[in-house]
Amino acid sequence: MITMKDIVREGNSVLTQVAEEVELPPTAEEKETLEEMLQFLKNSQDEEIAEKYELRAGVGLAAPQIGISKRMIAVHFQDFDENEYSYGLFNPKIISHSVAETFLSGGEGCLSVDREVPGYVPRYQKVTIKATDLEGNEVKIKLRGYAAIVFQHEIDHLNGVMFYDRINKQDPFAVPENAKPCD
Ligand SMILES: O=CN(O)C[C@@H](CC1CCCC1)C(=O)N1NCCC[C@H]1C(=O)Nc1ccccn1
Ligand code: NI
Repeated sequence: MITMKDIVREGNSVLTQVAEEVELPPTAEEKETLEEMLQFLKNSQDEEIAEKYELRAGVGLAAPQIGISKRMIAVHFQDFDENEYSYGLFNPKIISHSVAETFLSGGEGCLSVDREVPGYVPRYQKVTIKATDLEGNEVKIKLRGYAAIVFQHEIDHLNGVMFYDRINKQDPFAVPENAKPCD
């Protein structure tokens, strides 16, 4: 079972490397790891389990965050319109995106970053993702708003990009001209 001690913290170079594509079909071990990542998110959002194992609630997790430099992500959350997203994905790729940007008005955090980093994190408002899911199916997922933000945060981890890399250095709360908050 994945717990917080398995989560790699900033300063570890695995978080700034570009992760390797997973050769398909995935090995049993890769499938097992991705299932464990998804289970961690579910556990972290279960009050009793989270308290018992001192888990920080998370809505997404990328394999580099558990020290595995492979292109695997898991997401488990409901967006503001109560759409549910629960995926384990291999080799996720943004195949198209809006010009318009969005951001979370409260900024972002990261389970691998044990500090607050204030500022808006501009991201595409809409993205279409192509990936292979845990059952081995190729999926194409259209996302907007909060869901788009979560998936982009995770895919950034696969490219060694941390959320604070995207915060405007001169003015962390500058709003890009074609951006509006998603919440
Ligand atoms: O790469 C993946 N990560 O670093 C885990 C992050 C991913 C999200 C950050 C912004 C978009 C995706 C994460 O989930 N968090 N960031 C730090 C602490 C809070 C936590 C969070 O937002 N929790 C949450 C939110 C709503 C409902 C339940 N829990
Ligand atoms: Ni993160």
